[in-house]
Amino acid sequence: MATSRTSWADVADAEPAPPPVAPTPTPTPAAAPASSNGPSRSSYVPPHLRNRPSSTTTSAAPPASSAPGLLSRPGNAPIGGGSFGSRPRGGARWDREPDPFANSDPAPPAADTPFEEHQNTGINFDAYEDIPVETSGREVPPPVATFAEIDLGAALNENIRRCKYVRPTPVQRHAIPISLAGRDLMACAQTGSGKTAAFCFPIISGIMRGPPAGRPQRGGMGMRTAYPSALILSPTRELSMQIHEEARKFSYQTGVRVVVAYGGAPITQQLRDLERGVDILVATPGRLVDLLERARVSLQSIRYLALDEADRMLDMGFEPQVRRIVEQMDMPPPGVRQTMLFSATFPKEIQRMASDFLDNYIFLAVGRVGSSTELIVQRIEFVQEADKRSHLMDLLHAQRDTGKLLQQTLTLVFVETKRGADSLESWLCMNGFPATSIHGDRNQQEREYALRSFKSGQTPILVATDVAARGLDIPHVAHVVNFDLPNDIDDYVHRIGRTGRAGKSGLATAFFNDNNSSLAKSLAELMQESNQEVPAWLSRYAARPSYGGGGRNRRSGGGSRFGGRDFRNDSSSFGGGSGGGYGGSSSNGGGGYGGAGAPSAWD
Ligand SMILES: Nc1ncnc2c1ncn2[C@@H]1O[C@H](COP(=O)(O)OP(=O)(O)OP(=O)(O)O)[C@@H](O)[C@H]1O
Repeated sequence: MATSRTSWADVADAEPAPPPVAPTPTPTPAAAPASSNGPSRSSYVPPHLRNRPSSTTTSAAPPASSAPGLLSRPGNAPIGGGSFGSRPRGGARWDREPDPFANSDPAPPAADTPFEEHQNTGINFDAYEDIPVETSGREVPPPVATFAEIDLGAALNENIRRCKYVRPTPVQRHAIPISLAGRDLMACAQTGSGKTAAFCFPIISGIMRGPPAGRPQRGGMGMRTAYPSALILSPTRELSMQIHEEARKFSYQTGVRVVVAYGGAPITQQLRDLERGVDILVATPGRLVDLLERARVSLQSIRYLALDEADRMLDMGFEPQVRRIVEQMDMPPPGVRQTMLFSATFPKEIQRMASDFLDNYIFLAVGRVGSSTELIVQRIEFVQEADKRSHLMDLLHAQRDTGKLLQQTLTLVFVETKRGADSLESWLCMNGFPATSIHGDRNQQEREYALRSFKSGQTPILVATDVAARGLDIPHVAHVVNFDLPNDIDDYVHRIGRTGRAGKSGLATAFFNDNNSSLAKSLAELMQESNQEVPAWLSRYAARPSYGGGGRNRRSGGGSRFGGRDFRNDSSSFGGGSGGGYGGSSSNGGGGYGGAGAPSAWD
């Protein structure tokens, strides 16, 4: 794969004299542009005006994609069109844009410098180089090898450099050109492989070059309605917050404004943020429905819809809410808006459902659908229920003895129930291991505090239900312990994916006993696929005919292990009706997500 120009930074250095930019060390808020005649706090300036310099140099800038009309299909511009990438920076920017480099969070020092936090030097990204990639669909745009091959725009390129992203990860190489070409996409790539940027970059770039978003308008009772151009939905509050933080970094000084709305937090601040204008709205479904019902958000200007953790968003827990948002409100239909679905797992049954939201889409699989990365060493230990605590204690003592339970090496312990999380947290603390917990019965403040305390290393052990299983990108998680295994192999894949991210290695230990026997077969298969050593006793469990086919085991009923990734290529998928794509239709029987009442945890 190596070429003479593998690094974005190399190429960037060779680019013809870019306009001067703020030095990489973050400008202080005071140094950020603050032209005295800039927009006032409440006046919304759409991106195309915010970025426009006072001179006429970019008057020809909007390329082919900028067809008139809000609902024109976005992103038909050729890759590397040139005009946009050289758009001069400066001019009327979003003057009051908070600086994502600066510390606005009273969190511990580790969280202070968002761009420094992840040293994404790309050192270990070679680990992803050999992953097989499969695409299907009509006229798939070719992948790129470097960021320089894609015309994302100068300001976004600058932010990519600030993030220290040297070159695109495999999913980014394929997904970004597909999305920039205006195509709908269903993308499946391993945990920690950079999917967030893969959907954020094309959205930000498209908004920068596209028609302006609607200005918030006064509706009934003098209230303003916001008209975002892009909607990113995710299943948990914490994940929405994280996507918002990432998107803010990527869109810094692009003129694109990102707002987040999630449940459990006061709505008033979120309403104020929306009133100031929004291009990209990141939201959890529950809070978004609330905003739509209050007519504080309209989806009629949506040009981009992204579902992160798309399979989770379309399983039984969320599907009705998501369908309501996407199909029953005022969002433009497929074919008019552009839709991107991303996850590390994509059961065929969910793919089939998801296809309702898509038009002429491309299916992209980086690695086997639902596989876990080889960067994670997986260990399965046979531990009876009654022995789990003492076994965990042994593990933690061993880690402590080898210096691996320090501030910078965090351990995430997954349990099945909220009560179980509370009780294990107390027990660990009583036994001298600083721990905290996150689950759906804790209020939002407590959840955020727990996460901050864990991230900072103040409490290097976090006990969690599945509310923390998906998407969270916490640096330095060295060990994931499945104290209680989930019922669903896909949940296992997401949980262990909290370690071994961005090319770094990680360790995942699971406690297995007879209660988990229905998972044996898929667990053994998954481990084999990711070149892990499968204990002989687990293989014996997996071989028992009564184990492995039941429960919520998506793999076992799903046909060939290596084929049929895109359900459209699976002849049986067009017969309709069976619904048996993965051994039982229920993907959310309740237990896997922290028990009954899960919506409070998820929305
Ligand atoms: N091109 C890149 N170069 C270096 N680091 C990158 C690049 N793209 C993303 N990253 C980093 O990789 C980490 C994982 O990215 P991200 O959270 O988007 O993964 P993901 O695929 O969405 O994972 P999950 O499936 O768990 O949600 C992040 O810390 C991100 O900053």
